[in-house]
Amino acid sequence: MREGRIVRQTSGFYYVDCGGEVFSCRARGLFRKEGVTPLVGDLVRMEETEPGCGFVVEILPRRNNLIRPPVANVDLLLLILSIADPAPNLTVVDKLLAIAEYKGIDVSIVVTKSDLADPSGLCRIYREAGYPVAALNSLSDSPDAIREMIRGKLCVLAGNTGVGKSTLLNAMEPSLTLRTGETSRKLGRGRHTTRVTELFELAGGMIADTPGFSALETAQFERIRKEELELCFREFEPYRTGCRFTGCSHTKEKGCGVLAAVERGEIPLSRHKSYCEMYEEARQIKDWEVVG
Ligand SMILES: Nc1nc2c(ncn2[C@@H]2O[C@H](COP(=O)(O)OP(=O)(O)OP(=O)(O)O)[C@@H](O)[C@H]2O)c(=O)[nH]1
Ligand SMILES: [Zn+2]
Repeated sequence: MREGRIVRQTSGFYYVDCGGEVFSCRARGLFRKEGVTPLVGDLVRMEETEPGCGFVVEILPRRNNLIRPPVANVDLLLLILSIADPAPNLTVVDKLLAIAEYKGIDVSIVVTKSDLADPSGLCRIYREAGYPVAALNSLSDSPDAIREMIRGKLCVLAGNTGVGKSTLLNAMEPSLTLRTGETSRKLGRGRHTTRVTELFELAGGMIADTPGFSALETAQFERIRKEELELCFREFEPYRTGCRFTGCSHTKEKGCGVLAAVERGEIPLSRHKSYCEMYEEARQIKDWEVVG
């Protein structure tokens, strides 16, 4: 029996890295019966049945997992958005941030295309909320600040098409884009083909490359109960205990501490708007739809 991490998953096969030696494995039927699927990022026990091949027999406890992209034990969600071309969709950004809070995953934000428009207003919103933010022109600036964000962590990259993910990866490690490009071409990016999820080593950390997942899709597939939503907006913390009514939803109540902070400009309007939108969506959710 050996322990390792699943670094790649493709149609029924799991590639388990045990200290640099990679085994191609199938999963024990047991998992199917229990309704669990091994995920890329999982730490597992495996049994070698013939040289280089075997079975995943046990999934070690997960710290967290995302549904789309399907990755477990995520240390960092690296959220990439561009200040222009395409313009950032703050509702999607705030949804992803809330989901990450809910699951206990750290987030760092990278704002690309800083040569096309001034990113300082956008950066301020998220820095003041408590997130690390880096802005750059990926075509000419050094990506060292991004390397620092990734170091030692298992990262999932989230960002919509055209924000400059490949450009950024290419700036950090040219050979990586080459490989991801090959994967995407083979599978037909964006089409409904079987998706390969794979971990790549980068900057002393690991990046999950998940072609075809948009930030919006990631946001849509996760659910948060409305009672827990206020905990997922970091900057509400000092205000949400100052509400007149217990069980205040912070959307329209009189004497709401959060609303008062929004009025005073201490909580950005865009963040509160995203909160209200998510709260309204959460009111429609049935308990059985909430996962994890
Ligand atoms: N001006 C400017 N252009 C950039 C920057 N970063 C990327 N681009 C350009 O934006 C376009 C899209 O970049 P990509 O790296 O392909 O974007 P992507 O996020 O990988 O897009 P998908 O592959 O569709 O997911 C390309 O034409 C890049 O040259 C930047 O910082 N400044
Ligand atoms: Zn309130």
